[in-house]
Formats: sequence, structure tokens, C-alpha cells
Amino acid sequence: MDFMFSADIRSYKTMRNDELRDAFVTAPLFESGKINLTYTDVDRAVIGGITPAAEPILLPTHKELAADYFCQRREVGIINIGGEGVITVDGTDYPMNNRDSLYIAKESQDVVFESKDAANPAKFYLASYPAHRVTKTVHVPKSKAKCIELGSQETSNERTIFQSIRPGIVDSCQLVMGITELKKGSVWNTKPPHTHFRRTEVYMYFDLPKDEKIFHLMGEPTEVRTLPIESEVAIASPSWSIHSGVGTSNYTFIWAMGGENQEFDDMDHIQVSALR
Ligand SMILES: O=C(O)C(=O)C[C@H](O)C(=O)CO
Ligand SMILES: [Zn+2]
Repeated sequence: MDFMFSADIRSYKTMRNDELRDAFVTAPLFESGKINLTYTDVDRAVIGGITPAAEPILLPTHKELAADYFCQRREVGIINIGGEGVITVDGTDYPMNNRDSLYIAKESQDVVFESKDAANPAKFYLASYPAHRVTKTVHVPKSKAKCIELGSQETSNERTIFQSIRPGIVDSCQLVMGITELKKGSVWNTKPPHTHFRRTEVYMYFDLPKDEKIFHLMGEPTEVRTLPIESEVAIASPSWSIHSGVGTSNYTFIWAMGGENQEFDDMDHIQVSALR
């Protein structure tokens, strides 16, 4: 497991881009046959990519968690962005098609990831937060997610938000998670930008054509910094930071949030014209 130590609201202002990346951006998440996990001190989230090839991959515990198994005190959200796969939780199989979500409850002991076809492997994106009560493991196909249409072609931000792990669908402790898909020709996400002091958030951009980039905006609204980001890495946003971006093509991203309020609409919007 990698460890990512974030920068605070004062020090990020004087950091170079490579220093900001070390503080907020993970290494590439998906490598054939591997599980790559990063622990960030932003709300103690663990972010990861699991790409099973011919062999199944177990979710391991780690010395730093000081837990008998990974979910002993944690909940986990998974979204598959690859080929068909299966996740087995304490002996129960959950078939995972592309864009399916699985919420894995606290105290689930054995979690195993498999691809149906090693030539077209599943790519399981993982977001995990500390959990304080035992709930139920729930599989959410994309068709069962709450779907919201936002933006317009004129403002280059026409997009669909799929909320799969959210109150009313999954009884989680902190985690709220889903997917935002930008329509062809739309490049701006989260416009207008916002903060939510009650929660932190992690974005993982994907389905960005090779050689294209996302210019991710972070920081306080009056001290915005821009990080050029590639597909399939995750970027953590502290509660004081905006998290918005523009791509050189359309793309998709997974957002995952943890904190003390699970209301998706609890956001403090900032006018684009007020950004500095
Ligand atoms: O494009 C958007 O708008 C989003 O996807 C917003 C994120 O879901 C978010 O930041 C929720 O707090
Ligand atoms: Zn947000």
C-alpha cells in the first residue's frame, strides 16, 4: 500500500505542480494481475485499482490498518470500469458487469476479485473509508443508480451523473459514490465548481483517449491551481478545495466522498467568474 500525505490549506499555495501531485494524486491504479492501494490522510480514504488476470486477487489487510482483515473497521465501494468480473464476499458471488457497483459492508472478511476473461480483464476501482456500524453488502447495477442530467452543450458541460452508492439505494456509513459521464463535445465537469466542508472527495478520471489530458482545478476558490491529469489515476480533494476540471476531450470519472454528511446536494457553489 502506498501512503499519500496531503498538503494543508496554507502550504498548497506555494507548492510546485510535482509537489502537489505527490500530495494529492495517486500512481496509475490499474496494472494487470495487481492490486494497487493508496492510503491518503484525506478522511483516511483508501483508493485502489484491482486488475485480476488469470488468478483471483484477495483484498489483503495491511500492517498500518492494524486490523485482522481489511473491512474489520472499514466499508468499501467498488465500481468496475473493465470487462466482466466477479467479486466474492464471504462466499457470496456478485457478478460485476462494466459500470456495476458493489458496496461491501464493515466486517466482511474474505473479499476476492476475479476477471471472467484475462484477455479483457475487469478493472475494479476501490474507495474505502472507516465505518462505525455493520450494514449490508449490496450490488448496484448501473440501471439501478439514480440518474441526473446536468449542463448543456452551449456551456460544454452536458453530463449524466449516476449515483449508485447513496442513501435510498445503499445504507452506508460515510461513503457516497458514483459515476459522471460527459457527453461527446462536452469537456467541463462540476461546472460551476463547489466545495463541501462536510465531506472530502476523490475523483478518478478514465475513458480519456490516449494523449489527451484533464486540467483538474484544485485549491481555494480564490487561489486555484491547475494539475494536468492523465486517465486512471485518482486525485483527492480536501474539504476546502474545489474539484472541477476541463478535458481536451470528453471523458468519464468516478467520484467518491466521505465525511459527516451524505447529502449529495450539500454543496457550496462558486460562480466561475469568482475564481482567482
Ligand atoms: O460533474 C459534476 O457536477 C459532478 O460529478 C460532481 C461530483 O459528483 C461532486 O463533486 C459531488 O460533490
Ligand atoms: Zn463535490
